[in-house]
Amino acid sequence: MLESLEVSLAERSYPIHIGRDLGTSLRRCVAADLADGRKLAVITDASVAREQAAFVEHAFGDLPVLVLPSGESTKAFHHLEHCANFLAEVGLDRGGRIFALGGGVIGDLAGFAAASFYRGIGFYQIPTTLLAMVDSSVGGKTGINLTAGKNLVGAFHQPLCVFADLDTLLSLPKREFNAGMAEVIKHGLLADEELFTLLESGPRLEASSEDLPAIIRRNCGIKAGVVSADEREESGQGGRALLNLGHTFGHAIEAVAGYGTYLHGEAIAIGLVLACQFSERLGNIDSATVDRAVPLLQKYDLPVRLRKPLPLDSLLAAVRKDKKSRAGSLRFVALEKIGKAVTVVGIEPGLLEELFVGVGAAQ
Ligand SMILES: NC(=O)c1ccc[n+]([C@@H]2O[C@H](COP(=O)([O-])OP(=O)(O)OC[C@H]3O[C@@H](n4cnc5c(N)ncnc54)[C@H](O)[C@@H]3O)[C@@H](O)[C@H]2O)c1
Ligand SMILES: O=C(O)C(=O)C[C@@H](O)[C@H](O)[C@H](O)COP(=O)(O)O
Ligand SMILES: [Zn+2]
Repeated sequence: MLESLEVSLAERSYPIHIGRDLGTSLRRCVAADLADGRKLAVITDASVAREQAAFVEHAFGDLPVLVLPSGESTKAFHHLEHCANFLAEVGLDRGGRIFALGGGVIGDLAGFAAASFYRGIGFYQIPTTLLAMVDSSVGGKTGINLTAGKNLVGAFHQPLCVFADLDTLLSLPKREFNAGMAEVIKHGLLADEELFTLLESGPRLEASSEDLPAIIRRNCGIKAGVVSADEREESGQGGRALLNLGHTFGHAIEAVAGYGTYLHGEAIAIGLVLACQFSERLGNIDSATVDRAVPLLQKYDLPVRLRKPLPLDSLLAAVRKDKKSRAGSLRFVALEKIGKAVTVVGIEPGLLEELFVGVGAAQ
């Protein structure tokens, strides 16, 4: 084990273990649960089951495994039903526990299955993408998408523990690794100027980079701190909503383009550009700051404008479904400077349209 840190949430506190060869630790965790008489099951996807077959065998032995299709379209009602039927068939009861093994899609879906099966059972997050290690496995947001918008149905349900095994990243496609870097850059922008500067000046990170464990740890620390202070995004100002920097725009792009067209991190990259431009229009940051964010995203081959035009009306309709809205007013996350974000209520008429058209939306 390289390192452990804690998400502090009173009786729901849990550790995040970051290391290599965590299969052995997981095996111990499985053995302890089985010795307690618990029924256990693994939920994963086809690419993870194929690429990490040896890890699955080593960590989970004979446990029942549900293998779902890979990709964003799996975060849907029919797959939630699929998970619930599987859990019932393999005989999990209220003491049962799920191992969510995969990226954010599996973490969010299996986490929601855990939140709802028998009105709530325990689950472990075993993130196997960079994005899941630095973001989705921590904090307890679980859920699925609707055609109308991302993550519109779900629950807050914290995992019992997170096991992030860096070795699993070695089989992750580069495009997926880079998508995870969008959330890393987001964390730098909203909470950690030094991280942002390190990313700018350092070599391009990859799965085997020596610096990667420290970067993952730093990101988990940022997320754990925000979540510990505002678990359910209830703070009127700031709080957990700040982790949504770029997401009001990015989620709209994902839904309108069709889930999976843009990877989540890719849509968020465009969303971050829009959030920076929005912040500039508010007078919070200057154009030189926007001009630092764009090349950092491009360093990881992330898109900074739409690949093909999307209809503006549909993007605006999707933005109106954003869960941060209150009393009919949209709430955005903006930058005050690199390393500090704030929430802003409302938007000047016409500005949203102008910003979307600026990244290639079709009027
Ligand atoms: N709950 C949260 O707080 C939170 C935070 C950020 C993102 N999310 C959600 O996470 C999702 C995106 O997660 P993601 O980017 O991890 O996508 P993902 O789960 O779809 O995984 C990306 C792809 O990589 C494959 N893969 C995963 N691990 C692999 C490995 N080790 N080797 C080879 N292939 C592997 C998967 O099969 C998939 O095809 C989105 O739905 C997003 O909304 C949730
Ligand atoms: O954990 C959070 O809070 C986040 O906002 C992290 C985001 O990166 C993530 O994409 C999350 O799923 C967005 O949640 P939502 O509440 O906007 O659906
Ligand atoms: Zn995100």
